[in-house]
Amino acid sequence: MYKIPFLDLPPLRGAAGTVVLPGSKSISNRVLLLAGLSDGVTRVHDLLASDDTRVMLAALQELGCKLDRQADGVLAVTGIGGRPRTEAAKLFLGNAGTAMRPLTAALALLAATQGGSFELSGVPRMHERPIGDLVDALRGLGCDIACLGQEGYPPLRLSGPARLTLDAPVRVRGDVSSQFLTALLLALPLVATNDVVIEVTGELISKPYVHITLELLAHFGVQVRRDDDWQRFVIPAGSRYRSPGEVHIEGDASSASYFVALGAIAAADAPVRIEGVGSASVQGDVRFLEAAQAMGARVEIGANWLEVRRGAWPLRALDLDCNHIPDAAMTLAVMALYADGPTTLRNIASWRVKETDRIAAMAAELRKLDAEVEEGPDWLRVHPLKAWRPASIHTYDDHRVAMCFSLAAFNGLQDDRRGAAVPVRILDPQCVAKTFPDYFETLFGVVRAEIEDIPVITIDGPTASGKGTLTDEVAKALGYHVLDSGALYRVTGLAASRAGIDLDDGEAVAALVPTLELRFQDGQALLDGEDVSADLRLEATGLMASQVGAHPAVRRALHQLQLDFRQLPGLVADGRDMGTAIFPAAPLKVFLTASAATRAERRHKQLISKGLSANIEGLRADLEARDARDKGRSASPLQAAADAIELDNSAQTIEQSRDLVLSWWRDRRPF
Ligand SMILES: Nc1ncnc2c1ncn2[C@@H]1O[C@H](COP(=O)(O)OP(=O)(O)OP(=O)(O)O)[C@@H](O)[C@H]1O
Ligand SMILES: Nc1ccn([C@@H]2O[C@H](COP(=O)(O)O)[C@@H](O)[C@H]2O)c(=O)n1
Repeated sequence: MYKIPFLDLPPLRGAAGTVVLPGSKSISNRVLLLAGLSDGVTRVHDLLASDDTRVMLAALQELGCKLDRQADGVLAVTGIGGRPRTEAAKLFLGNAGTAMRPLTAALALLAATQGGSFELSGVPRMHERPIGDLVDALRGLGCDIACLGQEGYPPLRLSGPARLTLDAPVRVRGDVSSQFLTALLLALPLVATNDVVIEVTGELISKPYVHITLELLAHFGVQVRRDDDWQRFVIPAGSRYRSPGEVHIEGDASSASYFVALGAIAAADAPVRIEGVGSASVQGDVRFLEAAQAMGARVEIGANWLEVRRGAWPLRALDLDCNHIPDAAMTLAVMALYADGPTTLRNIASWRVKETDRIAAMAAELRKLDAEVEEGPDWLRVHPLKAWRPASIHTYDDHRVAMCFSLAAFNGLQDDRRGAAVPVRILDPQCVAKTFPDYFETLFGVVRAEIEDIPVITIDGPTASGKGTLTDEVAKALGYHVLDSGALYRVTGLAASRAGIDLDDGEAVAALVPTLELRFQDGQALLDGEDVSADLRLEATGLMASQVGAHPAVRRALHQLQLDFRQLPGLVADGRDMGTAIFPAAPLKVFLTASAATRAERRHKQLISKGLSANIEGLRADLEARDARDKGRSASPLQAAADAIELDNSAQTIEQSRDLVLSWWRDRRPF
């Protein structure tokens, strides 16, 4: 996950490959609650690991459920059989509507029948999301619920005992959020001593989500009867949750929508394959496929997979009632930018009470790209874009805003009608943790950019000037990859010396390079499977590197290997010739220096801190000798590129140099 303030997406040009979806959020949290309320152990396969499931798991644990992460990755949940092990708990539920609503219903009923006091709270936005209709329905049954802030909103205190009246129908509004009905359906089996009837007032929205609830209840042994127009539901007397033992969570259909869109927009040659949802899926958001197909996507569908490629291009504009796909429909708003006319999304009033006011948020952010957008209380109209502006997209702590705006980076695909390709900046990218923590990594696995669109920052300079340290810091701040080119020369020197090759024989050393079995993994350098990280850092290895690095043949042999590090979303490259020979067109080149005395001192401290003995004068002599050789060689000598910015960090902290480089980078970005 990118835990950084912003992530810049370079212009993207194509997509192909396979994506394995994370588990569905809606199914994961329903299954966890049902498993937690059942007797016995439920083994949950492919559970979504995200913020929303984490808060649900923490709440269940607090109530007495046992959670056991097993070796095969399966989570074994030992339920409480409808009897919380505690009479009082304060549960923090973040911004997870799928935890707040059903736990409110379940704990209100359990407090009423068994006594207790439970407080449920969340992040500030959760306290702005209405829950009054559910509270009213539960109070109508006799539950004791106090709204601790504003009436009708969390935080809530649920207290008991209280006398429940279950013989009259429970009435709940269905036209604001279907989660209120879902909450009652999931909770009322706990107290169904007689048939319990739920009557929905207002037309029920998001029926597919209620369908998921009914399917899962059936899986846990509760057969709810419903009438044909989804207005009346009966929970039979004596209903009891029975753990099915094993439950498999299907992939998240809403998350699939971004990759379906990706296929429709950018898979011009090979398809994007999406594993985890398909024709057997119970989630309503699989119907996003119909909308994508109407816009031009070519889709092949299997029971548990999809393959999507571009059909019509530009996409076809759409006028659609999105009531059945409220979450996935946000993706259509960004696809609309690539369409042949204005796209209108209707019946999306529920967007206003989600993680943020999604109608307002989508309109505001689309306009930043320069799109013409119209909005109403429950609709949004998006006109296609001709010339895109680079934009910094605010994400409102809303995972879906972040994910669907990543699709705006495909502006580079367009034909002549539209302007030049521009990058897109996603602010607070880690908000995707709510449902898809690895979203951007997954995206980068299946998209393609022109190599020159992938940004590179080069940091060259003499030995021990702090290049590696600065490179790591800058890369961490931007979410970029790191190329430690010195490590490649060090490995080459080490391997050659181990193989008994004369380090002055450039051709022989160069011939060794293609045979090297080298991997960089979790901070380790593995040569033929052996961790050689410690050997690489020895000063003696640095000298061998300097010796082999003087041969043009060795430099040529290592050239492509270094270019291959240029991957999405960007690269910071550290070395001697990054800015002069390897990435001569890099938009930011830094030449980092520090006085020889400072560098020797730093290296001395570095070695001592690793428990290695060192002599400061000796170190200084070594590094000056190495610098002299690096500067004096004919092939790619150590020197500042003509357009590099020189930075002497002798008197600077690491943070100061990092911030300076980041400020130079900011000046070069179009946002
Ligand atoms: N202002 C600073 N900037 C960077 N590094 C610093 C700074 N102050 C102290 N250091 C320390 O200097 C030491 C040497 O830094 P580093 O290993 O990054 O240098 P390098 O240029 O990559 O060296 P080499 O050329 O041998 O690979 C590190 O221990 C680092 O923490
Ligand atoms: N781009 C580069 C990087 C390194 N070298 C040579 O390798 C030696 C070790 O580099 P470190 O950065 O790990 O200290 C260095 O002294 C150079 O001789 C190079 O030539 N080009």
